[in-house]
Amino acid sequence: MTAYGVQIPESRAALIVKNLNVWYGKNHAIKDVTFNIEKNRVTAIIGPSGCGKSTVLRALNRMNEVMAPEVRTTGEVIFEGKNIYDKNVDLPWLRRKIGMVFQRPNPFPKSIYDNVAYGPRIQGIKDKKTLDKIVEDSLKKAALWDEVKDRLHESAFALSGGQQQRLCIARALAVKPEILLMDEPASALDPISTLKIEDLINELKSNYTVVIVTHNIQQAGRVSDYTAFFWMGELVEFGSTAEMFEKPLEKLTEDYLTGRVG
Ligand SMILES: Nc1ncnc2c1ncn2[C@@H]1O[C@H](COP(=O)(O)OP(=O)(O)OP(=O)(O)O)[C@@H](O)[C@H]1O
Repeated sequence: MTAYGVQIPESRAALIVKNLNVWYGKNHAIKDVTFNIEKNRVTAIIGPSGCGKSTVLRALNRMNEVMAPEVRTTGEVIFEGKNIYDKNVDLPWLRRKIGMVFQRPNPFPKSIYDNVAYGPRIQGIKDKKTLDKIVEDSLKKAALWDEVKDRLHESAFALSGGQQQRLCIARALAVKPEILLMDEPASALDPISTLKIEDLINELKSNYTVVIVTHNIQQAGRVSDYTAFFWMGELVEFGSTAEMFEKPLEKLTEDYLTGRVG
C-alpha cells in the first residue's frame, strides 16, 4: 500500500503509472506501483540500492526490454493518452519523446557537434543551417554552449566528465523530447559538476518534465518537486518533496530519510 501525500490529477500528468509490475525472470522487481508524474516538474525516485529505482525509471520509456530481454512488464504507463506498452507503439518515437540520460556520461566517439546532431540526422534533417541551429540551441539549453562553441569539431572525449554529461543532455534535447529520464546523472561527477547538473535540472523543468533517480537524499531535496520513495520494489510513499522531507507519512520513509535504515 502506497501512502500518498499528494495525488497529481491526470489533467496535469505527463505520465500516468498504473499498477506497474516488472519481473526479471522470477525476480518481482516492481510491485504494483501507481503514481502520476506532473508536467514541467521534477520528480525524484529515491530508495536504497536494489529497491527498483532504475527499473521503474526504465519502465517509463520501455528501456528495460533493451537492457534485459527476459523482462516482463504488466500494468500501464500512459503517455499522451496511450499506454506505452500497447503493441502498436512506435518505440523510436517513444524514446525520442521520453529521452534518457545515464549515470556515466556516454558520448559517442564523435565530435561534440556530431554527438548533438546525431538524433536529428537520424530523423532525416540534412540541411546544415538547420542542424547548426539545433546544435547551438541544444548546447545552450544544456548550459554547455559557452564552454564548447569554439571547439565544436573536437572529440567529445576531450571534454571533462561533467561537460560530457551536459553534452549527453544536449544530445537528448536535440530530438525535442517532452520528458527527460535521468538515472543518477551526477553520481560519477565531482561536486562542482554536480552543482552544475542540479542547476541545469532546475532550468530544464520550465520546458520539460524531469524524472531523476538518485541515491542522494540531499540531492533529491535540492532538485525535486515530488519524491517517490521505493523499498524492495514497492512504492512506499509519494508526495511533495518539501512535505515528505518535513513530515513523512510512513515510519519507513522517516527512517530512510534520517539514515536509520537503508
Ligand atoms: N538487467 C537486469 N537483469 C536482471 N535483473 C535486474 C536487472 N536490473 C535490475 N535487476 C534486479 O532488479 C532489482 C531492482 O534493481 P534496480 O537496479 O532497479 O534497483 P536500484 O534501486 O536502481 O539499485 P541501485 O541503486 O543499486 O542502482 C534488483 O533485484 C536487481 O538485481
